[in-house]
Amino acid sequence: MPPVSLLRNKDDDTKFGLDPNALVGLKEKAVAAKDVAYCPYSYFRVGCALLTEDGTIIVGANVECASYNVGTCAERCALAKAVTEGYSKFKALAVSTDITPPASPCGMCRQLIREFCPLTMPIFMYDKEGSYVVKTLGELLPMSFGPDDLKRREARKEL
Ligand SMILES: O=c1ccn([C@H]2C[C@H](O)[C@@H](CO)O2)c(=O)[nH]1
Ligand SMILES: [Zn+2]
Repeated sequence: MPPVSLLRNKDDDTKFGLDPNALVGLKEKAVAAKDVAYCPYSYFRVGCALLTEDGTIIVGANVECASYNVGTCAERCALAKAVTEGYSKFKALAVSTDITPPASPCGMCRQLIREFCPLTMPIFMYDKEGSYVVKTLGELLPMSFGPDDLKRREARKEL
């Protein structure tokens, strides 16, 4: 496995049309959000930061539970906060963990991100040194099912 820095393309910073300062802020907030993770069972801290269309950044962290299945990931925490605070358009998501190579959002999170974000949206995954790998949502969740598919229901005509 090559070092993470080699997995990253030279033009990644600009190719998504993001303001470089916004990206720095997004990374810092994702890294800092790890401090508020509640993870007494896994000791695996995850921080997430979501960049909304108006430039606001909403953060989340993983919240675990003694009944293990009940815990939630940082990404779903951030999304639930953002959506319930009235945000519905997102430009980027950053996730930070203390491992190298970086962790990527789990399957459940990818599906919830799919609910609210475009397939072209970049997902930046930061490792313990602060290097990142970036993939679009469409790359992380190919041939996905989403809200538009329900609009194609034939049965809907009969409702
Ligand atoms: O992308 C990920 C992967 C894992 N976790 C959390 C869930 C659990 O609390 C801990 C270990 O799986 O990390 C996240 O928050 N996001
Ligand atoms: Zn997850």
